[in-house]
Amino acid sequence: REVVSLHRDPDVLLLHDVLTAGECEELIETALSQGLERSPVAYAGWTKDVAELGRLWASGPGIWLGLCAVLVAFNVFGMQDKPHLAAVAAGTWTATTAAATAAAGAFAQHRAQGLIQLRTSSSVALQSGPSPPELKIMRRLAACLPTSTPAQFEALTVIRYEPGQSLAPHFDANRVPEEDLRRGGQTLATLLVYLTDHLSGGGETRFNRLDLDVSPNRGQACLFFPADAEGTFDPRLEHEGRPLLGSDDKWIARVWVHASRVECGGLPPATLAALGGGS
Ligand SMILES: O=C(O)CCC(=O)C(=O)O
Ligand SMILES: [Fe+2]
Repeated sequence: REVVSLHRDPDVLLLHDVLTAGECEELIETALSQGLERSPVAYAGWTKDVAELGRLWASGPGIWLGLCAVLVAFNVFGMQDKPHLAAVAAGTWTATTAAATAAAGAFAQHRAQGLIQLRTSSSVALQSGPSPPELKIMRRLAACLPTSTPAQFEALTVIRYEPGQSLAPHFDANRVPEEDLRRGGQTLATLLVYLTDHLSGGGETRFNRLDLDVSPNRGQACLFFPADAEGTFDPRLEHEGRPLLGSDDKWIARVWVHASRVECGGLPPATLAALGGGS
């Protein structure tokens, strides 16, 4: 069971004979029977962003604008009556805070929409199993990563690209290692198992900054390390799934390995148990 180095420093590895053609088919069938959905793109922060921008406005510019409105009412329009002036201040504060919150919301929506366009594939995280191909992948990955345990693995995600679909250049790791703690924190390793081959054009996994195109055969896998063992983000591992040009679909199965136990979205308990505890 051969491991080939495709790139040194940073390491990008090609693993031979991870799955047989039949096992690749089996995973595709399992994914189809569970049902695939438009692939998500993480942008967890958006509701928080909106609330924060609203609060920021309410405590800073909103108050100043309220005071300005009072000055204008008093000096320009000669308004003397205190309750009226208070109403002008409060009204200005409320209206501009609402407008700022709405603008922030629209911006966040826009940003989320933009992110969704980055990944046009469909996918499913396998929760049934464990099926033999799933266990085979996890065992092979565990053997490659002696310092990690399966509790740090995310569930196997099967991804389908149809003609024209792609994944824009991105990083699997977070710039800030503390992000995404429920998902086990920093992404230390990515395994991509290729379930189809002889693609009729496009569909390579491209590492732009390494000038490396990877397009393995069915049953092979690519392993790389988006952050180092200390969790430091490695910008050299930017990569993308090139647009699929031909008429065949591209199918891959992905496992992300995190710095700590994955609380949310990890391997199903039965899979962990089958792998031997998952401590
Ligand atoms: O489709 C590919 O070749 C790359 C997939 C990938 O980078 C990802 O799912 O994070
Ligand atoms: Fe990726």
